[in-house]
Amino acid sequence: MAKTELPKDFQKQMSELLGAEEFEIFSKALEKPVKTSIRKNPYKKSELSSIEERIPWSENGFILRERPKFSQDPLWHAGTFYVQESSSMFIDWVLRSLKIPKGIFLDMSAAPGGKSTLLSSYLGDEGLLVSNEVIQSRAQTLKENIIKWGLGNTVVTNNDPEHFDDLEGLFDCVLVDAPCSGEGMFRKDPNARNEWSLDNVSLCAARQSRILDHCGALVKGGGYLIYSTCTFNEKENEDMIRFLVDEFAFEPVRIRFEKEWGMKESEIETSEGTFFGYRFYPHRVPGEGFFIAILRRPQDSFSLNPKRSKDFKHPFLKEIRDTDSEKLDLDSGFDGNGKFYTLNDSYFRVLRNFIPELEVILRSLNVRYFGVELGKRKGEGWIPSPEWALSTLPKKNFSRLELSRNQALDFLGKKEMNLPEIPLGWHLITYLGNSLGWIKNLGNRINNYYPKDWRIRK
Ligand SMILES: C[S@@+](CC[C@H](N)C(=O)[O-])C[C@H]1O[C@@H](n2cnc3c(N)ncnc32)[C@H](O)[C@@H]1O
Repeated sequence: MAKTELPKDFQKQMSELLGAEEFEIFSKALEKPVKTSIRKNPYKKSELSSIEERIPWSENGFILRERPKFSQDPLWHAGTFYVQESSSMFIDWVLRSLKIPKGIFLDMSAAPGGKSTLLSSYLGDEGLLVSNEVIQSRAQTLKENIIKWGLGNTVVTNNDPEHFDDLEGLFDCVLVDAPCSGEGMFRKDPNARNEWSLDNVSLCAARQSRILDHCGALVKGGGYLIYSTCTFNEKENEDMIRFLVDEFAFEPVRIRFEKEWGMKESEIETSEGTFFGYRFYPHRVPGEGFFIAILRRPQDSFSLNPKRSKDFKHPFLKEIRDTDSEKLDLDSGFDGNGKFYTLNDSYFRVLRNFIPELEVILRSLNVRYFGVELGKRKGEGWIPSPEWALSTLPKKNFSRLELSRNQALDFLGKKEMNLPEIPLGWHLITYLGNSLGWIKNLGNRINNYYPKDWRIRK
């Protein structure tokens, strides 16, 4: 799509913010091509060619020389990397440089899942992430991306921020990557320019303050709130930090970073002193526009420490008793740290580190997915689910079938596959060592269990 001119009011706003001279450099940068960047899944095996440079603030982020056709790359479908704009990966640096304790995290506005997959990688086996999206169709995409990322430490929910009010004080870290006017996307998405207006900026700011109003108290004593947008105006950025500081007790957090990385620190004067934000401009960083600020809840703020109730009661989910869970876990080749629940006879496994918190979440929110769905039981064995294939959990007792790239694409497209003679039964399909899904040889035919909704279409 041809780019339209920058809206006049936007030009005025930006030249006031940057000064006339820097505004010229900024607007020239908006005409340059967008760089494609990806972030690797540290728990899977990705093989990347065409890397131009490492993104200095991200452990697993890389800028590519060109934009490949990701939909034709089985490694993308296997969740070995996520295509993510490089400025947003600064969250990786924030988490690591502040050493934010790995506990219970919330990503309030999570779809399609870029930042949730980053948080999930950071937490690994040591934390639990609630990844929430209010819009139902977007929550579905989020669920798919979380399943493909495959770490089993995430609960996907579909709730309005106000539904979280019973969970005040539960979270060690809350990320609000707010819906915004998208000024930072003017280069990447030509449509964003047409949709922009000063009225829309005000609407977005009103929506952001409503979201934040439900988020401030969700952070436990000593925990962190991370606020981010992909827009430049102060109404949706610095003013939202002032709003938070007026409404809730927070302390400022300053991030150290290398000067040559290019982001600009913004000092935010509030009723409680100076807070800090970080601004990313496309003429200063190898990425798109972004704003981020970090605040800390005072140590003595309320913290919710749920206790385990004797019986877990839920309208749809059933708990598998601890002793049975442990046996099932070890028999299936896992590490014995799993706890199981069933939904419509399908088994879900979660790590047992945060069971009381998880059960409060399962009871309070509209949960769309959690842990890893393993499938149904058949005698002592499994009818395995596609979710298990894509997870990083072991798949003991299943034969593996490594495919070539073209065969893997046929599998992902649910096409007729040309396969060697294979024994009867289930086979795990892999590509470059990464699991993609299941096939079953019935003797007279081979069934492909890759989900219909996910299949590659030409
Ligand atoms: C900037 S996007 C999130 C991008 C995502 N964090 C990522 O990195 O992939 C903002 C999200 O907020 C959601 N949203 C819209 N209205 C909302 C509301 N009232 N409360 C919470 N989230 C909302 C949008 O549907 C959208 O998915």
